Amino acid sequence: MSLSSISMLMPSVGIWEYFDFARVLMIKTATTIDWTIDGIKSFQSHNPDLVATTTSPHFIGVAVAIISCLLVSPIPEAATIEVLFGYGILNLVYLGTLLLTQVDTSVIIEYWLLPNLTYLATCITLTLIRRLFISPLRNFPGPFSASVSNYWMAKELGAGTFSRTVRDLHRTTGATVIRTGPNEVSVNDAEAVVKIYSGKYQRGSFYEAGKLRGHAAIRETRSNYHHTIWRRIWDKAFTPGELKHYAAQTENATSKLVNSLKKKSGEEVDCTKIMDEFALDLAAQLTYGEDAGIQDGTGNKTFLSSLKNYLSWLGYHGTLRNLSEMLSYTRDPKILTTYCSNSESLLINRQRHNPDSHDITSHLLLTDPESNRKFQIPLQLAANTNLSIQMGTSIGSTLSQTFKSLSSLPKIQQKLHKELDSHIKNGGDLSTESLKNLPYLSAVITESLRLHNPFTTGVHAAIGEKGLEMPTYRLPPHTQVYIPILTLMTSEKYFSKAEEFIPERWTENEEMVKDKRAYVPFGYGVHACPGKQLAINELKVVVARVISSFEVESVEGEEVEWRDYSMVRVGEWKGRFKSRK
Ligand code: HEM
Repeated sequence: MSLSSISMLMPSVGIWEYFDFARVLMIKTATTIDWTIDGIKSFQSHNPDLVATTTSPHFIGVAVAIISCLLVSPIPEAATIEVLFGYGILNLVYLGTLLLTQVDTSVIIEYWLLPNLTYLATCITLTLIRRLFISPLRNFPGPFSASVSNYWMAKELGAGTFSRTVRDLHRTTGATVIRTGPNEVSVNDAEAVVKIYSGKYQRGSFYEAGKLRGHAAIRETRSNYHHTIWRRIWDKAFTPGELKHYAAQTENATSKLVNSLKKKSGEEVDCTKIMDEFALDLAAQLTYGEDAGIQDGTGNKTFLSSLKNYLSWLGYHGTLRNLSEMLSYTRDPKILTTYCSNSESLLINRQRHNPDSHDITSHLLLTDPESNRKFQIPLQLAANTNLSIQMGTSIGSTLSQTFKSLSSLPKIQQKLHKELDSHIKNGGDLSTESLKNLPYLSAVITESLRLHNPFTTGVHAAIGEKGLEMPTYRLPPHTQVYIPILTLMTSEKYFSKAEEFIPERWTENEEMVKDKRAYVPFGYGVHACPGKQLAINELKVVVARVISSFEVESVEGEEVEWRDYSMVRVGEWKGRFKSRK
């Protein structure tokens, strides 16, 4: 029975009389479908070769691939899992239909396997064509492999060479914008800092991999709603009153460090190890009210290495978003669980034995009065306390590199000695409060944070719906973007003799800072570091107390090797802390 004859069965009396228009429309539609089917049949009989081609496995594969690429490519950050799920379901339905027709295995291979292979090959080809020839980012310079795949960036981050490679690319090409991924650019432009990170900007997809056991900490969350609430909770941990409390703990820890260095006065020591271990113990003390026992050997020896390994792993997987999205459905890798268990055992200890400890965690346990919300789930709290450990430990690399710089710059050491000696002579002491207004010490720390910043890669953001219009370039909507901190803060465009450690640029030689907007050691905007003042206080106390007690000498070489694995990791450097007479 043809479709038009079915439509004729529609009642032509009663209520349908009042809907004559609908009836006529249905008849017309049915007739059109009828004609179309007849047309296809007639076309098939007149063009058997063409029909054979269009129903061939390869044609089906290519056609479905083109349709799916057209559907998926306009979606910014299409979720891999959803795409794979859709692909899997369609495939299963198709395979099920083939199996139901009880055809031979050879037919199944021909009509299921071949279209799939053609489909995948076509998708890959179309994606490459889009990334290379159609993407609006195609005109920005950058490594060829970076424009076709994120693997380039992951490889650089995994090797810890990313920020230096990006800096070299900006320098050799002279370009402000470099393409470092199929949809990712690095922008070395002080003017763009305000534009990219203003208001409640969208965080980059890079942070998705930073979720610990499925839970984002404040830095990793891409939800502005959560961030606003969590940031209010975090900010309460860094009020002036709280900073005074942490100052006392920092001073105690530094006195212990100075005493232990005195015992080794003049001996060759591994400075990086000393500073890293000190920083981790202090971070644990401030976060959990108890140090991690790394310096005195009572704590877990693997803690520091597990943190470093985790951060390298994170850099690699953060870039391969699709991979990390899929990994989140599997068991947590050992590298992650080892780090988490080390940090979380301190959290558990704190909750069991010292729940009233006055530390950063005590604030993270509180409810935000405005929203009446708090870190609900233990794993959410743990993700945030783990972040506090990571961020706190970051001062280790800055300290280590600063002492390395000072060891080869005796004049700067002498100037510091002079300022500190006269400060003490005039009744000052080496407490956080008393060190606040020493201009040369402040300049040394400011310069250290420029040249030896622990976060060299840059903060990842996603450009909004309207794109970003700058005088000399335009970034299209949804581009993943970051300001490369190392490149920016060591750019001759913004700082004279940018690679040199010159604290005077922050005192009498102000002209050596050409554009202050390029100085962003603590980030910019709503996600900027809430621990900034704490970090500066820590750095000042440690540098002042160590330099006031010792002359720092390097045993060998000018340069100390460092790598950036989400956070800078400094290679071993041997030095001497010689007690001053
Ligand atoms: C030299 C030391 C430090 C430097 C250079 C530094 C730098 C930064 C930077 C650049 C960011 C922004 C990251 C981003 O947007 O992705 C940040 C965020 C953050 N920092 Fe620090 N930081 C330091 C020390 C600390 C310390 C000691 C703490 C306290 C435990 C801390 C807590 C945080 C937190 C919680 C965030 C996330 C803020 C948010 O997403 O709203 N930082 N830090």
